[in-house]
Amino acid sequence: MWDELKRLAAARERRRIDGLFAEDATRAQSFSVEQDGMVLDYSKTQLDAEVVAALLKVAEDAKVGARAEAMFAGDKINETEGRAVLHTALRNLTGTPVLVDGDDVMPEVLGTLGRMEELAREIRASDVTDVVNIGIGGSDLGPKMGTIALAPFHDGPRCHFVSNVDGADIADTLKRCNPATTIFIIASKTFTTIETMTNGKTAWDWLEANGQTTDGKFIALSSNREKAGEWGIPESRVFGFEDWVGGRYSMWGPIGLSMMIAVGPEDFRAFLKGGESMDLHFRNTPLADNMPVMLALVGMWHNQVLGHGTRAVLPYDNRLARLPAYLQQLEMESNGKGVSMDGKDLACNSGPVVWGEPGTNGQHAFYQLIHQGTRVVPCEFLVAARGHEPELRHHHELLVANCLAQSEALMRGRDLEEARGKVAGTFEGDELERQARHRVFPGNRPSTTLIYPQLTPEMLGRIVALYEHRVFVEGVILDINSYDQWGVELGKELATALGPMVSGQQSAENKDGSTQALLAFVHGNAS
Ligand SMILES: O=P(O)(O)OC[C@H]1O[C@](O)(CO)[C@@H](O)[C@@H]1O
Repeated sequence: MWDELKRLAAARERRRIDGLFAEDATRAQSFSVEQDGMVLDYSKTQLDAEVVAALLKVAEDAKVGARAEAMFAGDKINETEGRAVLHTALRNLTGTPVLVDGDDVMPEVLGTLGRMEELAREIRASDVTDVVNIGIGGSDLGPKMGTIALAPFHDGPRCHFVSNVDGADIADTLKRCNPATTIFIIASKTFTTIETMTNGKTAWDWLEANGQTTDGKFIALSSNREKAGEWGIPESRVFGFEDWVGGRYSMWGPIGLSMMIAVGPEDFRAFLKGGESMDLHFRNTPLADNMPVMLALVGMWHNQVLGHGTRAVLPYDNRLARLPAYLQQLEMESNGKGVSMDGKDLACNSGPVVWGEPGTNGQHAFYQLIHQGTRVVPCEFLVAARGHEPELRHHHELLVANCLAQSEALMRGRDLEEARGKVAGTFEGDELERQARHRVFPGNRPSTTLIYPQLTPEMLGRIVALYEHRVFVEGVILDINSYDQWGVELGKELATALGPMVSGQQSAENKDGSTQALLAFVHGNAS
């Protein structure tokens, strides 16, 4: 299926994207999709009608629509783990029945949401000053990213997020908390993750060491109610979810509790509503006008067809600072797979390396490479039409100007003639030529821009769900399982085995020479 697309790509190799605008000034209208006031503009890419048609055919042949319906219907599309994939049920606010093995899961989902809201209200009305969410991966990145994103709506207690097993993380956090007015949320789907269990125990010991009771100070968010109970958290403080919610898709349910406590149940519901509206768009919109589908197809054109192996996510929205990190797990843990559903080697690239930083900070760090480096990095800009600080409107105008300038600069570049003009008064002869060469920008570098009115809870829900469905579409086309993560297991197993060798209780004689040398260094410098 990629052959035809590669043929189309080869035929366009020398074509300039800015030339496409010269041919058709209304290109931005034809090569963009809208969802309820949010627009994805993909006109600053090499896509044209023929390429779009070929990409849509790939999506049709992969039966993206039917596969999406299978997901929403609770089919066990996570085949390697025999599980349904139903994070969408967590934001199904209408309560339309969703069946798993013949049982409607919605009463339980909405019941848990109601319990979370009750507890969040209670905590927000209490003297609790600090809430510490202890979790890692999907049990950290989502609520942390969302809480930062919704800072203008944050009117509850302070929220902290501890994830790393490095003692520095919890030590630095606890220094900022008052033991008498701090509560802890232990967020772990499995309730076995070593980092989270270790940090949880340290928090427990910290309360005791500071003369506090641990009663009522811990809340568990987990699929493993039994383990949470064994750990010492009473049932009334455990918020469960089922195995059909993947860790990296879980911020919509109990794992989002810290964010709900921060912004309040009403704004959390608005976030869910935003996700639900993107679900409806995804299910009911033809492929060509479907935002997650087009976002996925543009990405696949750049990665699987053109071979650009990375993608920069560049939010010109400082409160989305953690979005790239969140997307790294969502996209790379989901679609970083080497075999297809039937266990055969993938015949093309898996999902790309996703990275990024908020603009304008990134401009003063790595944009040099994006503009003049030898690798093409497709860029994904995000920007809001307005900020939350009307009195600082001039800041926002500068922010928007920078965002638009970057995508324009990437597209047009600067040719040698123009570069010569820049240095003409300062240099001459060979030196002028040499200096000018350094100021040439190849341009013709693709980018997309997601533009929306303002970053509200509802908008955040739409953006997160957009990316989730994009991952789904890409996974379907690649025919991989986007919902397992076997690739994280080997390292965990080896770390467990290495533990006693690091502490010196076990010999490392069976380890490779490098590992032995590194262990010897640790032993020689441990105290
Ligand atoms: O929520 P848990 O079970 O502690 O897992 C944390 C994270 O660990 C992973 O399993 C990867 O190791 C992620 O998929 C998950 O989000």
